[in-house]
Amino acid sequence: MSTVKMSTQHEIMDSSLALGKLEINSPGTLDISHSGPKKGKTVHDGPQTHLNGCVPLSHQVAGHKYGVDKVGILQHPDGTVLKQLQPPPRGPREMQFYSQVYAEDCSDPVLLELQRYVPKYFGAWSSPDIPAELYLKLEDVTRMFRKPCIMDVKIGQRSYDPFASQEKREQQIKKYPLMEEMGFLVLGMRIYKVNSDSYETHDQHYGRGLVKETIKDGLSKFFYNGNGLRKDAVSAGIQKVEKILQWFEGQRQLHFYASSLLFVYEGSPLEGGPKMAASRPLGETPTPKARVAEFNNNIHVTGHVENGLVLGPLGQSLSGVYALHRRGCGRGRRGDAPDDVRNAPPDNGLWKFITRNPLEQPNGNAVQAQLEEEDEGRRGPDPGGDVEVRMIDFAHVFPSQTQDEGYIYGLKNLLSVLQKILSE
Ligand SMILES: O=P(O)(O)O[C@@H]1[C@@H](OP(=O)(O)O)[C@H](OP(=O)(O)O)[C@H](O)[C@H](OP(=O)(O)O)[C@H]1OP(=O)(O)O
Ligand SMILES: Nc1ncnc2c1ncn2[C@@H]1O[C@H](COP(=O)(O)OP(=O)(O)O)[C@@H](O)[C@H]1O
Ligand SMILES: [Mg+2]
Repeated sequence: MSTVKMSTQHEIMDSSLALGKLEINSPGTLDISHSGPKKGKTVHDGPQTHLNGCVPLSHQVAGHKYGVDKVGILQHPDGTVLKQLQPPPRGPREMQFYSQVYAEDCSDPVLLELQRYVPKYFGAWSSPDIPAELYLKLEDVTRMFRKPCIMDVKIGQRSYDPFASQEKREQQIKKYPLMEEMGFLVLGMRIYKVNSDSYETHDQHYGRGLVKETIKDGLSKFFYNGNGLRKDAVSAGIQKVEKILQWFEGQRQLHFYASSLLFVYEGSPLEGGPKMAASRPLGETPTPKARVAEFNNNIHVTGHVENGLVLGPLGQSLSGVYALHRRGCGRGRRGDAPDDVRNAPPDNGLWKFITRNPLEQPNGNAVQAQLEEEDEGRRGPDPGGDVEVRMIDFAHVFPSQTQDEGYIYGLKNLLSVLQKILSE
């Protein structure tokens, strides 16, 4: 466990952005030294020189980290999250997932409902300095919270997909042999402690140490704020997970592997007023120069629908997406053709590529309007209003014709543990 006195870090970073202190292309304005390179990892070369005002996501609790791994997550000055595309086939597959779920002409009720449970997607993004390095531009699920308490929980009985190599399967099973029995794994969390005005954090090793006998107490740590157990947050979280479970029980077209639920609840004891803190960066308009520069570098890819399928512009197949992506992934981990590329399923036409027209989101301004509109809509009475539970991480999502039993099993077990916490 690590306890970091960082109650103001979020605000400092946010207000720096809000005040425009982080100059575009200005070296030395970003300090990512807190991340520190992990053994065997490579520090990203000079993010401060080409991030176009973006910074490593300060409140990331799991996954690949910018400046530590070769891919990672950034925050855009407009408050959105930028997830760097992983090497093929994972990154392109995740992009296709979002593109399909948010296709403008999507009329599939299953996908339309799914939009409620995943972050909003604003298309592909790249910095003017490295146009071939692609990012997914996503809603920051934590943006409405003053002191966001965040937990990433991987769901499913298997964290490798059906096309994974034997080596990958073994690697995954070794990481958490209990995955099959538990159906979920805590990847990371951070909790705001009201008594000490600090965040407590736990990384992936904490979750891997949890067994059947300790999982209830291990999970309940997320809901202890230093003064007591936040049963209101547990209860609201249960309601949200139940909705996601209902969606899974009603759909037979997608299977999710190594995908997570991101839990967020409000850690701040303050009550009243809009939840959106003034210090959050959303709402800031970048300089006109930045706007033009970035506008020109949003990846504008259009598509059309034929026989109910969204058809893509890049050679109409995954290979086109991979080709585009490879140009930006020369530094991809473990080379450009990992085992799961060789074992990848054929491009059966179900996964095609489209992103939104960037004209709708020049430099995030329309993004901001859209998010604010949605926030207005959410301010009505909502019993789970101070809690978000969203599905994230879609690098291993595949078409299917059956229920996703492994994910459903994980959700049910997670719900039963949450219920036990509630009845403590
Ligand atoms: O590259 P790494 O070392 O971050 O490994 C990732 C793992 O992170 P970890 O070793 O736990 O820090 C990561 O493990 P966790 O989910 O964090 O337990 C995944 O196994 C990831 O594979 P994929 O992207 O889901 O196919 C792994 O990605 P690949 O290495 O397989 O690309
Ligand atoms: N839309 C989002 N809003 C807020 N935080 C996010 C969002 N997407 C990812 N994160 C943060 O980044 C972490 C890793 O994201 P994920 O998509 O799982 O990346 P990876 O593929 O590297 O595992 C999450 O645990 C969470 O802390
Ligand atoms: Mg993840």
